[in-house]
Amino acid sequence: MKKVEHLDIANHTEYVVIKEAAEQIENAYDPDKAIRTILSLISRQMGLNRGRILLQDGDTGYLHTAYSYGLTADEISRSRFAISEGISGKVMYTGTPTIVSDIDKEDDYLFRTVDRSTLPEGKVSFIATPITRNNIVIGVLAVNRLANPRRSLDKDLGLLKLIALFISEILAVNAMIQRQTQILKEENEQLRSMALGQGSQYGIIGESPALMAALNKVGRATNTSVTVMLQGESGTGKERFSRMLHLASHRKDGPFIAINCSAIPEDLLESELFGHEKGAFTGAIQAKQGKMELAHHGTLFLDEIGDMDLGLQAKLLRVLEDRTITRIGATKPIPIDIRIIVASHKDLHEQVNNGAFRLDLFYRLNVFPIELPPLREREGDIRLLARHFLNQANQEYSASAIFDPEAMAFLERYDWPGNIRQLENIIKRAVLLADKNRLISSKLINHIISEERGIVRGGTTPAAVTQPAFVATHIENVQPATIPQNVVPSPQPIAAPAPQLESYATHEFVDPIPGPDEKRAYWKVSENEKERLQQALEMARGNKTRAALLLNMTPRQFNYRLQKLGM
Ligand SMILES: Nc1ncnc2c1ncn2[C@@H]1O[C@H](COP(=O)(O)OP(=O)(O)OP(=O)(O)O)[C@@H](O)[C@H]1O
Repeated sequence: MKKVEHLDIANHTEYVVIKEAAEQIENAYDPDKAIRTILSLISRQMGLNRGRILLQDGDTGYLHTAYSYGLTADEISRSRFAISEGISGKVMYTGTPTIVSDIDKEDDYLFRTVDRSTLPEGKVSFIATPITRNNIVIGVLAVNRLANPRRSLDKDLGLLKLIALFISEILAVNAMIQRQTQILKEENEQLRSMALGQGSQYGIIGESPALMAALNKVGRATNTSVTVMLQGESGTGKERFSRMLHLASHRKDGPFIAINCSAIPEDLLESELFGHEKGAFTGAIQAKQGKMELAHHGTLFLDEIGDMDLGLQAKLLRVLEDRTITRIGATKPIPIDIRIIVASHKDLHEQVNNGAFRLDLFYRLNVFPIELPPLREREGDIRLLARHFLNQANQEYSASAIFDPEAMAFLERYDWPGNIRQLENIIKRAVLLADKNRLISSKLINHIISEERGIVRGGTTPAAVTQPAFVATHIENVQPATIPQNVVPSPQPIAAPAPQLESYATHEFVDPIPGPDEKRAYWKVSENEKERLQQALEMARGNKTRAALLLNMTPRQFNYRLQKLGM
């Protein structure tokens, strides 16, 4: 059998060296480690010492030692050659491998890198071979070989040529990784700055990674008409994001129409969405365009889609499939061009499993989901948002309130079940209730949160809380004796119910009702409530769902109040 020239693969040591060196290609992401491992292998196993890889410096054009094994820092820094200078320079220039069998007898050997005195006294050889890529010499692999009578220098050169191939491969793969990483970094940076710019341009405050991820997704959806599903807890900014998506898109000059599916009674929602013809039902005295028609060339935002009844879901599915709508009482479909954005704080998967939401509609809507992070997961954003809302409230109420440092720490530690909307409300009220020194203390915030607890999960703030009369009463009761000094209250858990509520009994009474998420929730019902409910019922001609809508309540809340007031 013909033997492979120069290379004795049958030799076990050599085989192991080649195999292990080849395996280093997969460590190309860390070329220092990969190449050092190879150079150490050939040094320890084959006696090819002080291995170095010389590469050309892009700026100076000089060869320098980029990777090495067994060289001191001084030796590395001395190891610089002009192209064609010394043996290494010549190998670089000519691309021809060179063996110097005795360095003491070679004039071109410069002893620049390794001083002669640091090498053994006997015969020392030097082997240098080019490292090439696509037939271009990109560097030089060089080693010193101390006397090794059992192997020929030619055999060592053969091995080094193979090693030079592996090193060329490692350098190429690493260059590719670097290029790709750089591209990704730049793309990321660009998306980040785009997202930051876009966000603030549309009044979206924050720069946490979780918010950036959501903004990036919005950025990707803007120039398409893809149906977007915004998912997130109540108050995370779903409506604000949907407006941003509209304003950043080519539909920005068209209408943006938002409709809250849970706020409109089922029987009204259909005609609100689809419109109706004259005489389509009792009371339809004239034809009316629905919101879908009105949103033509624009965006339709369907909030709380999870509350839409199954019959309407089927109709919505048809709109998404045919891109046409048919008014109630009409037979002719009308083509529409709208982008639909839907949002729900309910888990739609769960709704599908419960049979309350159509699976086929879910698939149609879930084409491009965007998850809006809860405030507690938006690291660093609470501070930015709190300052933003403080400025806003100060302007709105011509105030100049400031946070004491503990208040900010408190805001950052609290877990904000009502998210941004809750933070905004708390700060507004804190501005109104700030003490004489304009300071908003952590105790004041704790007090406001304690009081609001139970209302937050319902997603609405009862009128009583925002009415000036309430605020005035509140100031009297809160300032400042009821708040212990020098105690920083812990934001979790908020003590409930706040004992101070009792002192408002002259104006309101407080009734506990069990809520779905917690043991007890607290609703304040003001004295003239009965009158308000009565009036709303009259206006809605006895339809309780419609009456609830008029008062911005859910039918459940409305019924509960009727019951409590014995109506
Ligand atoms: N990133 C933000 N920067 C500043 N203000 C924000 C931001 N996100 C939301 N807001 C404000 O927070 C409040 C709640 O936002 P929005 O109504 O969009 O929430 P939502 O998720 O639609 O709530 P819900 O599910 O209860 O309808 C609004 O006043 C909105 O302007």
